Amino acid sequence: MSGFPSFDYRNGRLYGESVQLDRIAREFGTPCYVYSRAALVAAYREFDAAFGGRDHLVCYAVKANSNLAILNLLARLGSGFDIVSGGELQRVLKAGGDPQKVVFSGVGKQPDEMRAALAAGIFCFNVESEAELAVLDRVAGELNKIAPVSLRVNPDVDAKTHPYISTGLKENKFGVPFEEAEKLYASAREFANLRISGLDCHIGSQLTKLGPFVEACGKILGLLIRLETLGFTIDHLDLGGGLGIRYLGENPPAAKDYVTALCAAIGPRNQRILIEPGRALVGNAGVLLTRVEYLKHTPHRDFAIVDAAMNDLMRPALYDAYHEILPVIANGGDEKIYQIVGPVCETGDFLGHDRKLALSQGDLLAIMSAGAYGMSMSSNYNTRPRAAEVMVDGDHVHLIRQRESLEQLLAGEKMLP
Ligand SMILES: Cc1ncc(COP(=O)(O)O)c(C=O)c1O
Ligand SMILES: N[C@@H](CCCC[NH3+])C(=O)O
Repeated sequence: MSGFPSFDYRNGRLYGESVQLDRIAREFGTPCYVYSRAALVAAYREFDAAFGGRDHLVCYAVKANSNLAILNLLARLGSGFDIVSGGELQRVLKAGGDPQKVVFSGVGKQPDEMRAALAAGIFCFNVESEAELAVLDRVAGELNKIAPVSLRVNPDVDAKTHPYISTGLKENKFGVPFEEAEKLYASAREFANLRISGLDCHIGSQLTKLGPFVEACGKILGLLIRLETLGFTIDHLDLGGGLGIRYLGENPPAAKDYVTALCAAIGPRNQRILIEPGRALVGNAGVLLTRVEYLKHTPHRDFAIVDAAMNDLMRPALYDAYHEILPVIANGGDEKIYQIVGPVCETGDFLGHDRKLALSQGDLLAIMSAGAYGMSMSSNYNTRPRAAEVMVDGDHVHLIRQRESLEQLLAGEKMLP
């Protein structure tokens, strides 16, 4: 298991921080995302240090949590960034990220997004199809630039994760087919405005075993050797992200063991190694605070209706994902098996099923391991304003995103004249 626990259950505080979550809920209201600076820094350092003297770049996968304060914190630690849109590029630049440490992934990059990335001077485009090579070449030519490219190959490795977040199987939309990689590198070489720079793969998310990573690295290494034999110069290997965290009973490898295993599988090569962790950097650095609005007892079930919902944290509804739910302030209700549900009008709007808790109205709960793919996947469904986000830093609590107002939410919509 990773060396950075998410939460000190006994004291109602976040990892390494001294501010009570109860105080945060009173000051900023609920629902509210709370992150720990200490946990974020510890997680980044664990990945970074694990490389020892080996040339490497940790490119945080922005999609996991794109709050500017988090990006800025990571940029200050020296992190690079894995982006998947022009919007994420803007965020990284605004947060002070170094464009020379940015890789751009994604199957559907648009010409405008390519232009912005070329203008910023990013490190590499992780190209995912032959058609994308042609568009990138054209856009780069128009700007009189040479685009650095890696091909993201799909190694057809079973990541043994939820099917919605497996990306390295041949039936997935991601990457170019492994057996076509050499042919596509040869096509890439023919484009005047592209420069082959690296080789990339990413097999999926929330992987809790090393086996699939090592298998993918073996395939990538074999391909690298064949490409070098064919005369291609590959400066870096991007091995993607995907290291899982503990939500329930999982026992994922520590960042250090994961990095050590990747490096061992690649062996002593000259290429710089890139990784793109998202969840493992921020997942256990954040919780979602929510208050019990109502308890509702029916002959069949006991419901705790809380003020957070699937629009705030959609992982349970989307993947049937488990997040631990712990009382922060409990006022001593009877213990029951509760369905923890939100106010949204969907039966799928649940945050946890069958949780044994002693609850009463007004209790404060923390939904654990919510730092990754929580706020970044939130929506305004049911016209619910997005939650606030705060970062705890020792004795201080910084509001890093205000709770959205209804005015902000409705701005931009227009009625017909
Ligand atoms: C290309 C790419 N890189 C990195 C990541 C980050 O994954 P994770 O948050 O599982 O580390 C993802 C998401 O799966 C991704 O699609
Ligand atoms: N959104 C997913 C992870 C997707 C990874 C992105 N490729 C989750 O919450 O688990």
